[in-house]
Amino acid sequence: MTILEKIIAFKKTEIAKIKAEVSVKKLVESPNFGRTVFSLKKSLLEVGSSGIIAEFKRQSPSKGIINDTSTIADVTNGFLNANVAAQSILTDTSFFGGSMADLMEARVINQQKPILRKDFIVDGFQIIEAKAIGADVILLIASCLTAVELKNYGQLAVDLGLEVLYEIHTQEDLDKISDLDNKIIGINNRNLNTFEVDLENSIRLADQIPETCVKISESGISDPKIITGLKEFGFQGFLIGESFMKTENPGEACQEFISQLK
Ligand SMILES: O=P(O)(O)OC[C@@H](O)[C@@H](O)c1c[nH]c2ccccc12
Repeated sequence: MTILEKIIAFKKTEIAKIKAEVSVKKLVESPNFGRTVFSLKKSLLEVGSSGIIAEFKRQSPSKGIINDTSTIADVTNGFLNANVAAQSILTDTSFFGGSMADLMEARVINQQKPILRKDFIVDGFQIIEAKAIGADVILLIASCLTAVELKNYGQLAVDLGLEVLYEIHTQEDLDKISDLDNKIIGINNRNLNTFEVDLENSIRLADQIPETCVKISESGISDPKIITGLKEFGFQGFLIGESFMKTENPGEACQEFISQLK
């Protein structure tokens, strides 16, 4: 079993348990269900947008502990002060040390920029949950889902007023997404099975994505110069976690990074 298969299998069991305890009705009654969501697309395309989606990431299967001292409140305030285009928050507990409570806490502070729920979505229930905890955007990882699931979960998110970031790593992943036009596509530079990072991956696949899409490059970005290069290939969004989180003050590191962007 690859690590990704392990994560997916674990998720499915976990969700079955949660579904037995929490009703959809209860989720729909949450105050966040009525809020107006912030558009990631809009935030990335705004004139003067930094394009940076900064991620709160305590740990990962590939790196182990990245940061176990910074608080969600400090980091959220820091990222907002740095003028990020959006925040990404890992809500997976077992592999990434995050939680839904982290996202809810960030939402209370962040009343201005979109929040991406970063998790492995394998069930529609998690999309309703995302709305209930105050997320604006969900992640659908193409390699974890079938073409039909991608379509159905994408539709469910849109019906709930959420945006979708479709994550791909290969051409095969991209081919699974129907009606590509106007979608938000993230190219992950990290292979989720081997954890190998290759920034060229974004560049290789960029051409295959229609102009009408918003293109995001994800993972392994550690230098503002990389952003300049990726912009040449039409990228408008850049997802960065570790590079900020591994420092003592992720908000400050993010601010320093953004101040160096041209
Ligand atoms: O920490 P990095 O290398 O800057 O990467 C951030 C983000 O792209 C990465 O955490 C990520 C991309 N896709 C994912 C899917 C699940 C969990 C995590 C991820």
